Amino acid sequence: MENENGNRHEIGNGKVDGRMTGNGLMKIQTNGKGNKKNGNGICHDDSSLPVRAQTIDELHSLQKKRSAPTTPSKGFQLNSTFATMSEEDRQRQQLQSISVKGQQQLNEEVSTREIDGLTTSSTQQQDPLFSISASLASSARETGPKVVRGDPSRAPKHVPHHPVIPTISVSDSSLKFTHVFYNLSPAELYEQAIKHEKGSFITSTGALATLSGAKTGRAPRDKRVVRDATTDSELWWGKGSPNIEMDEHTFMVNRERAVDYLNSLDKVFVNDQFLNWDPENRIKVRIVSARAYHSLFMHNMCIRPTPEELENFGTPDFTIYNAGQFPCNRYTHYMTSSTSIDLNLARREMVILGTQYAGEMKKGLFSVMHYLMPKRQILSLHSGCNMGKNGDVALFFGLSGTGKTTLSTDHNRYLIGDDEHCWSDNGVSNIEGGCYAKTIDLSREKEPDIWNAIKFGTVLENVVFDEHNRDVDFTDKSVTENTRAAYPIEYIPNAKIPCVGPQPKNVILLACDAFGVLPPVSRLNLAQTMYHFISGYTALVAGTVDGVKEPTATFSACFGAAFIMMHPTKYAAMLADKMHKYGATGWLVNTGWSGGRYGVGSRIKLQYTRKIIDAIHSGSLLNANYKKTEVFGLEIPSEIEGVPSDILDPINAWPDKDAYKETLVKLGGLFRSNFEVFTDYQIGEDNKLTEEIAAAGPIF
Ligand SMILES: Nc1ncnc2c1ncn2[C@@H]1O[C@H](COP(=O)(O)OP(=O)(O)OP(=O)(O)O)[C@@H](O)[C@H]1O
Ligand SMILES: O=C([O-])CC(=O)C(=O)O
Ligand SMILES: [Ca+2]
Ligand SMILES: [Mn+2]
Repeated sequence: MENENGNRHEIGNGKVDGRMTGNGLMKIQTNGKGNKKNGNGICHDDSSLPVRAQTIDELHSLQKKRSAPTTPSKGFQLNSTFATMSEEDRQRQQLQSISVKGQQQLNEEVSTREIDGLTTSSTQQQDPLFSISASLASSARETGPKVVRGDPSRAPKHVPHHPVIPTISVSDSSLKFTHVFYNLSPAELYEQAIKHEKGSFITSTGALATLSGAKTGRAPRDKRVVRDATTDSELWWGKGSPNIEMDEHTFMVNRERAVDYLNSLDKVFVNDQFLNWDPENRIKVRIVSARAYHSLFMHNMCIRPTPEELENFGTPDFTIYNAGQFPCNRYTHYMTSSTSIDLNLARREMVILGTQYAGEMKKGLFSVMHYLMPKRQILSLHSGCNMGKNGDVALFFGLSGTGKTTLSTDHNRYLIGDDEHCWSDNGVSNIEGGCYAKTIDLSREKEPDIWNAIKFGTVLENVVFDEHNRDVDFTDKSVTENTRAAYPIEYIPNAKIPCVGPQPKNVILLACDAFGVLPPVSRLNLAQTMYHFISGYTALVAGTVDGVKEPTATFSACFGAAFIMMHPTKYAAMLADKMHKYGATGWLVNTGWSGGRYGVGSRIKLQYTRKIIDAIHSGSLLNANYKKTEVFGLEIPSEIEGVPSDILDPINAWPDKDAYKETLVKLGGLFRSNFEVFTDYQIGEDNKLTEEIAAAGPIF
């Protein structure tokens, strides 16, 4: 049965169904039941959407749509259609169509770098395999499995360099070899994915299309953080916090489960990479995973080491064990579904069980940065960032789908990064080495740079393509609405590499307001900027089926409550301090509705939002004529070049003025009740700023 989170709970011989099951087990409750909304109409950030299929075969059949009837059907003429044929049958037939000789050649060509003479040339410390073996060690055994580099389909020619010393106390599993694919190239990862991972295909522009399985978004309710003596006092716990606690022992139980699963495989993928382009604050990460899809995703999203950097990589600062195909054991303490994403800051490790959505790795590491960086007086931010020709830097904050990637990718400016940044006294630095763009309804005309980045090397998640010519249909939501492209940042022509920049001049807060009452742009004073930063508002439309749905307000502190580790006011105080120190201007930009709420009005044209952003960058908007709006007290300009003036004040765009006022007050109420929990906290050195921030909210 699906619970409200869309998670499936499977146990032993049956499925958990209703209150009691055949074998007398209680239905598992996920924490925060009735997740979507709580009575006050506020829902909390959760990008996880239910997958639109009942079975794995159905999911796979969604991915490909049949060619137009005119397309000649090449290959096998079958009574069953391509889409309804099981993937296994299809592959069997494909294999039969390749001659035996051709198949042998294919096997020969698979490029794996088998290690020759590694034992003689490296000391154990420098040998990444030695270090990987230690990483994969069970908590009960001193050493890990016997790891060998290379493809298990090719038998090792040499005696393994870690000689097997048989003892009767070891189990079979520790006598087994695990082959390690260490920092493979995209081409090698393509081959692995296509050969071994169902649902992997090359699209007509050369991207690798993959399926992330049952989960097509993050599962924030399944995230756990180890609460020990240190984290107990350092982190934010309790109501509203994304840190749901677990104890050290339970973490080790899950770690063992993940490590045993990975060791049971013939091969694992290991990526050694970096986070943060600021050389003084670079973090070394290792990702151990079971899928080429995951390895290529992280290859694109993290910073790629040079061969020299890899040679001297040493011990990672943080390790992820991604055993996402394997569920957690729901009899384990703290588990509320078959998915668990577990963070242990003391051990510097993360374990993933029961979800293959690759964004968990990206955002899991982001959480780690939200812990490590503030300790160094560096502010970590869920924001995009770009820089003009004159060196003016802008940050773009916003929740998922509000436009960080779309608006920071600007043909006239240098892209520093699209999603995760650090702000220090040296300026800004991107945490990542790639971008993760939403691709639903992507168009070449509106977003040419993202469109062109979808080429060889790019991972395309959960998109639907033509079964024959492999053209992607970006409008197709059959698998999910959260279709994504992950590509290295250098695929954007004007990426700024290294991805660092000077102190920001503009701080742009993005909200996709499906209520349609926030102005397309307003200039904020520092207190208002802090108020909206702490509120972290957006309103998306839940569900796309069955006609018009109510917009749902989402408040996510710091525009990323799912990733922060300490209390939001810590980050807010740092932001206020930095904006004040470097004289940055705050702006609120509504990338959502105008002229009425969702269903009545329409989404503000991207073309207009771009003009608004241009006017912010150029400085011209700073000198416009402003007036103050009712309720939110926002300063709005009377005109902007290239934007129809009648949309700038939202009341003018609404035909029904009473409906506008009613909706405005309703939204104001939602802001007010959300902010209540923050009014008791002091932000900054004295109470002055705290009072100003509290007063910067809606008044009605
Ligand atoms: N006026 C507009 N401004 C910005 N984006 C718009 C606008 N109208 C439509 N869009 C669409 O909204 C989406 C914005 O998504 P985007 O990928 O930029 O989100 P994001 O903020 O980067 O989220 P995430 O953190 O999940 O990556 C894009 O698909 C874009 O085409
Ligand atoms: O993390 C993800 O899955 C996508 C993303 O960028 C976000 O939700 O902010
Ligand atoms: Ca993005
Ligand atoms: Mn994001």
